[in-house]
Amino acid sequence: MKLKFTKMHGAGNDFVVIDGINQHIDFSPAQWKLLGDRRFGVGADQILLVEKPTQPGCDFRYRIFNADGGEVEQCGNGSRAFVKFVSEKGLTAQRSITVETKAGVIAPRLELDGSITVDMGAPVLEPQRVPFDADGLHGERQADDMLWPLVLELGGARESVLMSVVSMGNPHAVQVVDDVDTAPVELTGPLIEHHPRFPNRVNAGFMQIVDRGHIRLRVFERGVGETLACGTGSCAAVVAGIRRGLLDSPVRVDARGGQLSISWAGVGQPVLLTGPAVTVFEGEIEI
Ligand SMILES: N[C@H](CCC[C@H](N)C(=O)O)C(=O)O
Repeated sequence: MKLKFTKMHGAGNDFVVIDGINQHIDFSPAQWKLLGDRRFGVGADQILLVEKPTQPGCDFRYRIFNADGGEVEQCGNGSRAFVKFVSEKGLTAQRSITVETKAGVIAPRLELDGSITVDMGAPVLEPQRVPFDADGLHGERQADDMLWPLVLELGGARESVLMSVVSMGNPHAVQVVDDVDTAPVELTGPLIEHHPRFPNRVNAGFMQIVDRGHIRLRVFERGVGETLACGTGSCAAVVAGIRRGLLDSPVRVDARGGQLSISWAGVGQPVLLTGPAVTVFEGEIEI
């Protein structure tokens, strides 16, 4: 089929966005992976599919596929591209919409200054629901009620790294580092992503605390590798920092591809993600 798509990004986290309302889309994981391939396809971190809702009270359904072709629960930067896309394509006249995802309902809003704020829902903090094997495979016991030692096998040596585990609908493991620029993201990111204590794999966040209202963050994303920004990863990092008494809401998040802002009023409250969304080009691909 000849597929129409729009290429977009949110702080450098890039997407292929597809109207699945006016086009019939029923792709295999291999086809989703081809769309995300930067040489054989269009190329993107994630592919975002716009569909009619199945839940009453929602305006749209939002499906997300990582570059490896796997469908996932949530994508924060993608939710900003989503609301910009449906507005620009005339699929809605509303500036604030409710969107059904695998992880629940989120509410992106187009602000008058062009920025976009998304109610991402409340974080999930119980380790078993992240999901994370809190009992550990090597008998590790938790360091305190918010930090978990994760044993990484590095070239025959074993290194224990203290992690916060948080779900924003998708799983995140966040560690504090002194300097994100020198953090071993490429070396330990894959080891964390595929660690056996995360049965669904995990997104690995590396957070440098600049001050109580400002962090720098790099994320090695599940199913993709390091991205220039990660919306849910930014939410998870700020939630972890606030819970540990290291940060105060709102928090500025400097990602490699741009700046996001995260607000969170505490346990049981939604996380608000604010940032940009950019339309880069329109295209068609035979797939
Ligand atoms: N790689 C993530 C999905 C995309 C998350 C990220 N791009 C965001 O902006 O939240 C996962 O497998 O859970």
